[in-house]
Amino acid sequence: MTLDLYKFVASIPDYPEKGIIYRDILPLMANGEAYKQATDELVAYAKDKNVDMVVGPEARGFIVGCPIARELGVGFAPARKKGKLPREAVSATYTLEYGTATLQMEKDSIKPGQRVLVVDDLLATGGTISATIKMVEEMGGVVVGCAFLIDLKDLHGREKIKDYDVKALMEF
Ligand SMILES: O=P(O)(O)OC[C@H]1O[C@H](OP(=O)(O)OP(=O)(O)O)[C@H](O)[C@@H]1O
Ligand SMILES: Nc1ncnc2[nH]cnc12
Repeated sequence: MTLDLYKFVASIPDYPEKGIIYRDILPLMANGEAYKQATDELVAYAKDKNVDMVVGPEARGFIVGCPIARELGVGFAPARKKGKLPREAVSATYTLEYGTATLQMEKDSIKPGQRVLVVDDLLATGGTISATIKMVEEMGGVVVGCAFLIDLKDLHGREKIKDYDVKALMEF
């Protein structure tokens, strides 16, 4: 039986935080059926893209990206918050709805020419995903798709990644 993921997420309260409408996705991850279905649907999106690597930003991008990489039978390279990586790293700084942040990836975590699927739980302003894409491309990776559970449409993140193939399971 398939779950209505839209209904599931819509039933999670969104609550005002730091002046924004914060959409909490963790209850979906915490529900085995919903988590499996959501990640399976993103695997289906990626299946014919000949993906070599999945990349996801810390922290919720790991939760969504890792099961997808495993199911595709490819590796996962994390984009970590600044200061966590022991080896030489590439960096990208971006603006969030609330403040600025820097992400880093290990310098050789993507090899030139590798086909990369970039994954996150949620697309808001698009800053996080754009920074992630920038690092992948700096290493010579080819971004073949961007996959999200949720696109917060009013924040127009898609405009920042309009040159890429984008899949979001739900829009709010
Ligand atoms: O499109 P944007 O405006 O960049 O926002 C989306 C990002 O914000 C959230 O992560 P957050 O930075 O809150 O970190 P977390 O996953 O560690 O909670 C979310 O998981 C996305 O990565
Ligand atoms: N509005 C929002 N809700 C949940 N996570 C977010 N990350 C960035 N913006 C967010």
